[in-house]
Amino acid sequence: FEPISIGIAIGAASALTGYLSYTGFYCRFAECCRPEQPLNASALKLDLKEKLFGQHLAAEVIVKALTGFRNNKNPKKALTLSLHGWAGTGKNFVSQIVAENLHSKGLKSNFVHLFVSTLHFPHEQKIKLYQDQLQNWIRGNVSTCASSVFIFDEMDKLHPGLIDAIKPFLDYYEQVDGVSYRKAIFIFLSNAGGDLITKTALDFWRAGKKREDIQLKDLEPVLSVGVFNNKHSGLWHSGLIDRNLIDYFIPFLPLEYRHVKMCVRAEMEARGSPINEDIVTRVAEEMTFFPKDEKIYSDKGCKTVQSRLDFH
Ligand SMILES: Nc1ncnc2c1ncn2[C@@H]1O[C@H](COP(=O)(O)OP(=O)(O)OP(=O)(O)O)[C@@H](O)[C@H]1O
Repeated sequence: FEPISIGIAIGAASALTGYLSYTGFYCRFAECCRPEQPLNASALKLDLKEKLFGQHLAAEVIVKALTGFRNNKNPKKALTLSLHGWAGTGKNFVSQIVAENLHSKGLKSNFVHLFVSTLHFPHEQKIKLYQDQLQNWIRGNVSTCASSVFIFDEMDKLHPGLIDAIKPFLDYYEQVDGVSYRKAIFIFLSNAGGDLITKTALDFWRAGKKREDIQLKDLEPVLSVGVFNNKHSGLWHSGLIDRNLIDYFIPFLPLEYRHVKMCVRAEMEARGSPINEDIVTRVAEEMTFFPKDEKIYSDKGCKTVQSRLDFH
């Protein structure tokens, strides 16, 4: 062996070890983007099972979609999920759980971005400007972290056409202007389609069938057509649907009395208070339920549970 080459080899090896341990050390204190890190599917599954009530379809599709996507080293396009359902059924809640499972700081992560239509895009006459800003923001952030997550809340209040600005980023291109968007995740949240979902859930209930028997195929096709034809869905006549760029339409079922009670218990637990069944019942009974005759579904889902609990 030649001493110089051995020296070089040792030098290179220690530089590499140093670099790796430095990155490991660095990432323990500062947030790192790790697009190659596979998703811990069982952790996500457990989180949804323990925390999310009454949404068997959403839980199942989300776990499948995210594990499939994150375990694929070469996805052909960004993952796009469109979450639909009545108010307070858990769409924001699920996005938060998903964000935490992808980037440990969750919604506070530098790699997770939340857009709220009425806050970030309030003026209809400024659509062009918003489209430019949105494209720049997404381009910049995906260049920094390929596995960035973008959540669009209140899609139903988004001006028609605005979202089509991000179409090139969701398409099957390998790169757009030197940036690959294939590892990014886009999540749309919307109340649009809530009426269609409720109708299906009610049909099942009236036919004496179990809620858990509702399958994705009972809802997904109706949902995509309904949303496409709904002028107030944010996806009205959208190229995203037209070009099949939305991977999953995920229905959130309206919540029943028993689910509201589960939310109250979860909130008590989160506050560290002992579970008091009298209070659980009282809070649940204060909520309003529809349809008028049967009174099955909470019209605000679990949304006002936290504030109502303060009164007891
Ligand atoms: N299915 C659920 N399981 C457990 N908790 C829930 C569920 N739905 C709602 N919650 C609770 O209610 C709160 C409000 O729900 P969330 O904000 O997720 O509703 P949303 O569907 O996004 O409503 P909106 O369409 O009005 O934005 C959540 O933070 C969570 O604590």
